[in-house]
Amino acid sequence: MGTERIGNRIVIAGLTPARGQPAEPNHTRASQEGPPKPHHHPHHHHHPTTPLIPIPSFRSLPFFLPPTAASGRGMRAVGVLGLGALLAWLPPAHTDTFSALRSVRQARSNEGRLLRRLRAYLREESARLRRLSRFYEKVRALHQDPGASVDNPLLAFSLIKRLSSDWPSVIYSNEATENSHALHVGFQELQGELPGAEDLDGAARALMRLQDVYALSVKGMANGLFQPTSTDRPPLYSPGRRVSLSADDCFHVGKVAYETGDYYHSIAWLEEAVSRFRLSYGSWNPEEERGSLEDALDYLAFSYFMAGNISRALTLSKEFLNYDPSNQRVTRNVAKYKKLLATHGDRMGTPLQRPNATQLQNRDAYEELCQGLGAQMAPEQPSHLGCSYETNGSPYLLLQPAKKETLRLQPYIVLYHDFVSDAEAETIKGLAGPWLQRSVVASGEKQQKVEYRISKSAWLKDTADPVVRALELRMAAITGLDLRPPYAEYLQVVNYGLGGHYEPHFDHATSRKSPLYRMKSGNRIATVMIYLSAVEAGGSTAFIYANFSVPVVKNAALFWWNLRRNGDGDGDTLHAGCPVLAGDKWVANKWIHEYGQEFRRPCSQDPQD
Ligand SMILES: O=C(O)CCC(=O)C(=O)O
Ligand SMILES: [Fe+2]
Repeated sequence: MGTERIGNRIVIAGLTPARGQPAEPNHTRASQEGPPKPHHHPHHHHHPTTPLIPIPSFRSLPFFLPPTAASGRGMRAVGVLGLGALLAWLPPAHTDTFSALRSVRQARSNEGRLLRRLRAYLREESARLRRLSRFYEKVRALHQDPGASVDNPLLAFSLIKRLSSDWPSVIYSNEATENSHALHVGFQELQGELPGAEDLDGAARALMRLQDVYALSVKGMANGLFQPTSTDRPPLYSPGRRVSLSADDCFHVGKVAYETGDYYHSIAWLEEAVSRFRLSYGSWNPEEERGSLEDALDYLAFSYFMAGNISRALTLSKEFLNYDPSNQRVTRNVAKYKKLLATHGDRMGTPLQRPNATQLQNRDAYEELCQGLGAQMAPEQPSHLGCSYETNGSPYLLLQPAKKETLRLQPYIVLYHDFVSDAEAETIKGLAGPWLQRSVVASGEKQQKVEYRISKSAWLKDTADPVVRALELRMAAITGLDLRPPYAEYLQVVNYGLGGHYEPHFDHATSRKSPLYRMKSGNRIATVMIYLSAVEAGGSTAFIYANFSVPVVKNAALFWWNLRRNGDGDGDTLHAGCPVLAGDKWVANKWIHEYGQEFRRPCSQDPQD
């Protein structure tokens, strides 16, 4: 997708701005008129819910052991491996801002730098204007003073000097250009690190994801509230300071949906944009200027047309014409809509279905678990579940036994409270921070970015820092398993982004072809996942088939077996990281492999085990 900046307006190549040369509403090439056409996925015009690419019924497992696994020793390899390796070892550039809150924080501090540059510019420009004003006042005073006659040779001299020398230097001063040049240069220095168009799209999709998974009302969100649509439920999150979205913010979210043919979301957000633009119409507001009421009406009318609601498309197009009566295209659309209504009537009978962009199965169950509607950690606690202190026969745990809470027996899932200290969690986050890169998943032989996993991650070797080593020993002690390479993967540290999530997936490979087997130590027998942070709302770990969710418990470690004793994958472990509604969620994953555990977790032929 090519993008181009024209003035301060971003133009996306291929998308015709609403009042440019739009597409026609009846899918025929007969006319040049019609509202703007989504430039991607032309299939959506006909089959908005038909997937373009077949997606497996479960999510791929997180990919492991990338060539750039971060380690304190990493830099040493540079001399041997050359420039390619040097580049590979450099911390990644700041792309995919929306996919990790750490990057969002960096974006905020970059905006702080921009603010300081703008302040310097304003200071210089104000000083320049003050000097100009002084010159103006001085000359004006001379012109208004009846006593200041050019009969006086001194005044005559200064007049001649002013006109031949002072005025030209005032008029031809480069100062303004220099000041704005400095501002441009300051911006360009930062530009590589600033979020781009993909980030804006990712951020818009994040808001729609939160809207969907937490069943939030769009009007509420635009008003700064996180209110479920069923108003009998309390808000899921109450921010310390309530900020609302502008009409243009809502317009942008709506346009992102519109461009992918997602009229379910475009209608909700453009409706909000239109009602906000209507309120502010006429009152001058530089920010609202960019997406005008007309633009929003245009997009909204066409979204309704695409959704089969012709009468609403007609009403909105007529409203558009109140503001821009000479618009030929919309005039023709109105005629077409009238004709369609007269011949076919309105198709609005079928309510618009929410699209399932990632082809997520069990979506309702998943979303209910994320909303905390399902069971949260063992509801009617059976007596065999509960809390205990564990030493596991390990000298490591004798002095400080693990605080184990058994959450489920089948599948076996336990939570170790206070598994790490605050200081250890900070160290791990600090070590991984500079190495974070957009998380990928294994897809056949390749690894790829996917919409169903939004986070950044980095891999830490135990040699990176004594704290990593200490955690590995502690994990080995509580699990009783062998974590020495290659029996376990490096520690994967994950930071979720705006609406960051990981939709239901298995950690173990479900195909023998999985790249996971490249380690030659079998499948992932177990997972230890440490919560390195708290969150303000959302972000629970949901076990879909086991029908319960674990809220983020800072410093706790969650353990479960992915494989049955006979080596088969345990289908009941299907799990997900729910979208983070508010906060900065960090986890660390340790994936333990089958080999090396033969005597620690004996296998079994019994299919029931
Ligand atoms: O973040 C979570 O709660 C789950 C993460 C997860 O399942 C994974 O990274 O494999
Ligand atoms: Fe997982």
